Amino acid sequence: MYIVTAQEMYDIERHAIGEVGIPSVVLMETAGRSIASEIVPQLKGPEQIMVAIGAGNNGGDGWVIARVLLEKGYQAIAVQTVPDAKIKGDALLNKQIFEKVGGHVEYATTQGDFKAKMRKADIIIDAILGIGTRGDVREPYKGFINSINESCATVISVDIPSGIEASEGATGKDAVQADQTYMLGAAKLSAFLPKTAPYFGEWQLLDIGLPRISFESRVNRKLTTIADVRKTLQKRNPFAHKGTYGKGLIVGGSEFMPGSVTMTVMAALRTGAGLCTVATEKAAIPSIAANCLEAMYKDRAGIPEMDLSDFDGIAMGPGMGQDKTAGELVNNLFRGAECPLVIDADALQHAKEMLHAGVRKGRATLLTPHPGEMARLLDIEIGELLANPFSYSARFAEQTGSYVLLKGKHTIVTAPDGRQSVNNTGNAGLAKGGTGDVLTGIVLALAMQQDDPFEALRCACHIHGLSADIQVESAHSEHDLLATDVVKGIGAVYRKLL
Ligand SMILES: NC(=O)C1=CN([C@@H]2O[C@H](COP(=O)(O)OP(=O)(O)OC[C@H]3O[C@@H](n4cnc5c(N)ncnc54)[C@H](OP(=O)(O)O)[C@@H]3O)[C@@H](O)[C@H]2O)[C@@H](O)CC1
Ligand SMILES: [K+]
Repeated sequence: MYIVTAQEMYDIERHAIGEVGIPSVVLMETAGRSIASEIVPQLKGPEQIMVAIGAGNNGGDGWVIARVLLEKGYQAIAVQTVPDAKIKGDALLNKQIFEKVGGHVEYATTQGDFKAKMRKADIIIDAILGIGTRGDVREPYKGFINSINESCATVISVDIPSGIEASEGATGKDAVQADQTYMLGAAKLSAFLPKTAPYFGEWQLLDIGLPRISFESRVNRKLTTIADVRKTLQKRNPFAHKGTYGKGLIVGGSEFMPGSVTMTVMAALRTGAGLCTVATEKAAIPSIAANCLEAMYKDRAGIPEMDLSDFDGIAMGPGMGQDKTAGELVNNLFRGAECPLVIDADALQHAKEMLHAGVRKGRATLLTPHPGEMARLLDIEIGELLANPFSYSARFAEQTGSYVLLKGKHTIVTAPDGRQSVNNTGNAGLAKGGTGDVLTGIVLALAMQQDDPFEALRCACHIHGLSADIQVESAHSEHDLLATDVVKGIGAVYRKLL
């Protein structure tokens, strides 16, 4: 599933129409028909359906929906919210077809009119504004949108809730609060931004016949699916030995924070790593070892003398602390490790200057910040980051040559070459201490088993979220889920994947 900005969607559409030769009116017909086919099974028959129609092609889809519903015998009323002169092209053609098959057009150009038309509606189909929306919503649309939000009717938005821009930076001010949104052709980026995602309600992507070739080279952002994860999973070789799937080093934990690194190492082992060594403060080793019998342990003071080429992957950060010694260790590993290096938690801040200086360019460097950590790496406010997480991640990944996993409800993974993917597994149960440490372990294990760090990161967050989802569906709830449950759930994820 592709995720697009408005500009990317227009480029894709232009290619499909101009280069491939699909008539634009066919796309509009498919769009309207596919939405109507989704709505019909939800109808019982007597509902009053109001299709609120704006000037652009979003309104054009609305005319098709109104016609299809009318033809099927439902009580669909088309309410045009703009003067006749504003309706042009394919939208005008579909308005004319609607009228020719017996459809009656009602007009509402003031909020008062609109409210009056809306009064009897059980369902409002919102085809007022689509991806052509720019900036703050103007009157009279603002008033229409507020009226829709005050009504008790079920609201179904066409392509995007009216008032929301498809791209980053959208405020969500004066936007339709949809119960359901049917996105057309590709998912819109604002459906994955914290401020605007809630307006989409339940959403679904509908195929409108845009060919694959029109997407290629025009968009490099996708949602990770379980099929993507399956495709990248390696079959375990029956002749494998414990060195085959990676010897990992995990640097972190401390006397008063032994739990974090314990969860990291357990998660790495559960995700298939062959051998793991934990390097931590000497005083922390007994408590960590008591909870993870399968790992080996080293005093972190010995890291400068270690031969790092013994390892296929190194993760550092969880529970490491922000003291000077931790900083020196990060410096040492950051410069010395040739293998993939996963940097999390406290280690991120220690690595900040070296990242900006591009010290590891050309060597796989995987970062797993939460928004607060990412904002500190970028020296910006969290709010600014959360309004534009895709572009900040892309710029940072490109400038530093690192792979970035920005945690969130919709975790975003970015490669230095600009590829991005969004994850939507996981639930509110993950908002608890320790779950990030678990993710670091999964990332380390996959970074040692897959050649492409981008694939490793996007599979890791999918597996992490899926584990939480399976746990919440079976043994736990979003309230009681613990990070250690997420580690335990990895087994169920693999049984589902394999
Ligand atoms: N992609 C595809 O392949 C396909 C796409 N399709 C559909 O086309 C839709 C995109 O159509 P589109 O380009 O005509 O834009 P759309 O949003 O309907 O209208 C723009 C209108 O909004 C207005 N306006 C703008 N900002 C405003 C503001 N702040 N406040 C108030 N008004 C504002 C602007 O007014 P103006 O500034 O011109 O006065 C203009 O009249 C897309 O979402 C999908 O549904 C399908 O048909 C099938 C194929
Ligand atoms: K809309």
